[in-house]
Amino acid sequence: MVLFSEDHIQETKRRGRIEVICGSMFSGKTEELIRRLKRAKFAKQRVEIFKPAIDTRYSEADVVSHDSHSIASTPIDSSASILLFTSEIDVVGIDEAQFFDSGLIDVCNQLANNGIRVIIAGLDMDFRGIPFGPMPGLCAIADEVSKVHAICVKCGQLASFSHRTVKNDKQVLLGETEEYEPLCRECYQQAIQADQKENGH
Ligand SMILES: Nc1ncnc2c1ncn2[C@@H]1O[C@H](COP(=O)(O)OP(=O)(O)O)[C@@H](O)[C@H]1O
Ligand SMILES: Cc1cn([C@H]2C[C@H](O)[C@@H](COP(=O)(O)O)O2)c(=O)[nH]c1=O
Ligand SMILES: [Zn+2]
Repeated sequence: MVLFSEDHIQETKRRGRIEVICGSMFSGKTEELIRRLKRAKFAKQRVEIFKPAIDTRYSEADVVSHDSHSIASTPIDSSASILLFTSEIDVVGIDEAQFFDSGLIDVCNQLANNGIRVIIAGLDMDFRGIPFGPMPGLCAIADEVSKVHAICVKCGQLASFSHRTVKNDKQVLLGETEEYEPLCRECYQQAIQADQKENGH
């Protein structure tokens, strides 16, 4: 089995493709994105990295992992802006893709069709367990999808769910360990039931 992007032929071939890294919060999506992008830079490929401008958690401009790995990026408001920055580029990285508009799917297809390697990281599900923004569409058009997992903070199994630990119903709520915890399916179900009980449902 090829683990992540260690398929050296695909990694260094200058051919358009779409790679999606998805999973819950704390699953290592950003670390894996940064790892692939740094390797592309070592290979002297021209790399451009984007993140949604609303994601100001750790830095206005850099893409930063929970473990403080970072790489410089361009914050943008709309997926269409990506096309303005990507002439003469070999590799495009996109973090927090769940926050982008649905136009991102077409933008990524256009980039890959023009020979660019596109690497996208994003949350596949929101705190309710519902597919998040353009992520399901991006998984559908991807050449390769890597689902990564955090460790369930309750039982130590693999976690696929991001449980929100504060009362807020909005889909978008920036946060970290104060607001979210990664849980496995079983512990997530239990947590949701406990939340409902607490709210009188
Ligand atoms: N419960 C957890 N399971 C796994 N990693 C965790 C957990 N809590 C904190 N971390 C940290 O989060 C890092 C991954 O951060 P990051 O790549 O930013 O994840 P993501 O982008 O998926 O939220 C791990 O290397 C680890 O240091
Ligand atoms: C589940 C969920 C998360 N968010 C926010 C919280 C964080 O700011 C990001 C996810 O970052 P990570 O790199 O994956 O840790 O998304 C949200 O707005 N809504 C949600 O339902
Ligand atoms: Zn668990």
